[in-house]
Amino acid sequence: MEEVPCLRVSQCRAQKLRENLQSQDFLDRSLCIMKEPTGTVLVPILHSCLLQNDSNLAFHHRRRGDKLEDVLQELLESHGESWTKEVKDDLPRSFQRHGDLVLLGQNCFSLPLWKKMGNILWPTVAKGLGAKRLARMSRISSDGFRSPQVTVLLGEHNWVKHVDNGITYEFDVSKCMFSAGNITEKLRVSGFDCRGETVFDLYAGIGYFTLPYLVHTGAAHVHASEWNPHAVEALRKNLVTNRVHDRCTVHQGDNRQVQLCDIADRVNLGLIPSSEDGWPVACRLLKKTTGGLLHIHQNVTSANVVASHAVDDADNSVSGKRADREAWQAWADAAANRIACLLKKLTATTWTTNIQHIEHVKSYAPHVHHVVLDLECRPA
Ligand SMILES: C[S@@+](CC[C@H](N)C(=O)[O-])C[C@H]1O[C@@H](n2cnc3c(N)ncnc32)[C@H](O)[C@@H]1O
Repeated sequence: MEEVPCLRVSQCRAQKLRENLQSQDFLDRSLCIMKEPTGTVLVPILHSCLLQNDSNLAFHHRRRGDKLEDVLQELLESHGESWTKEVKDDLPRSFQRHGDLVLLGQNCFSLPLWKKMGNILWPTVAKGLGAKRLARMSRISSDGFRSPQVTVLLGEHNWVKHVDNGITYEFDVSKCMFSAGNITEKLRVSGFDCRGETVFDLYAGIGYFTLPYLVHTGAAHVHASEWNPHAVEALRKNLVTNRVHDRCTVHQGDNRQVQLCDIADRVNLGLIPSSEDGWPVACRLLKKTTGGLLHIHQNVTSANVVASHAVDDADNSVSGKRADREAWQAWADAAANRIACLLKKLTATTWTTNIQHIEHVKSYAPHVHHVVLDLECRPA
């Protein structure tokens, strides 16, 4: 078995490192990130970046060489075409690897000359990428299911498998989204102590958080609501594969129509840009006498705050980070007040809401951050 270089980092730094490696094409996407028993995380990197990153290396299993350019150059030249800078610029700069399926982005293979290669093009690309199946992503649709728009280029089906932190996830990449970027939040959830608790995952998808709650946290029961039938199909399959189906109730449909109330110790609201539509139902689900925890996902933008700080602060980067944190705090304060009001209205009792923690998951753009608010809610 060939060894693979990995960077070993603390769990809280894994997401940032992954983003940096990905932006520089250093991340080995053929392997998943692994959590070690000590709590540190191994991020697999390509051999090509060994010289730049020679500290903190650890090794686990194998990868293939990248020979896309070689095979495509040979193909073009055999068809009388030249290998130019324009052609090289039209190759995929980034792609997602899901086992033997590679999902290309939309900005590649757009030159007319690729069409001249006929049926041999996609098998050649697959060979160059060490894949058996190919698909091309256009964008995540705004249909509420957040389903990706994917065209199959090579292969019979689009079901793929990921194994992360001891959990197997299978899904159809053309019909469901897989939030690989939320890896640190998934690891954080896995570390929660939910022994004996009833958890409600309002936006379950294929089980991205539902499964860690069931497999790692000791939750007694998890309710999972999801309205995309393709995601529900994958979720049910994943519950069985991971042998936790007997502790999960799947509610297929719009979570705002869920009729249950007064049952949950914890509610997960994993929808971005905002899960605000789910706040009333989350409040209804919390146990009335003991309350519980809400994990509220939100994309928070701090552009206005940054502008005002940049004027009086010499170090824009420091003020930018401070402004971001202030924006997260301001949003969390407003959310805590709104939830307290919703709970009071629902139960005719006063509630205290306590901001336990604000977790930064990832950045979408400068000053647009995906954060998670851990909000403790207790009746007075
Ligand atoms: C961003 S995905 C998140 C899935 C999972 N939490 C994750 O991070 O991978 C959001 C999921 O919520 C589902 N969803 C959105 N609004 C919903 C609603 N009102 N009721 C049930 N499911 C909903 C979508 O179909 C999608 O699968």
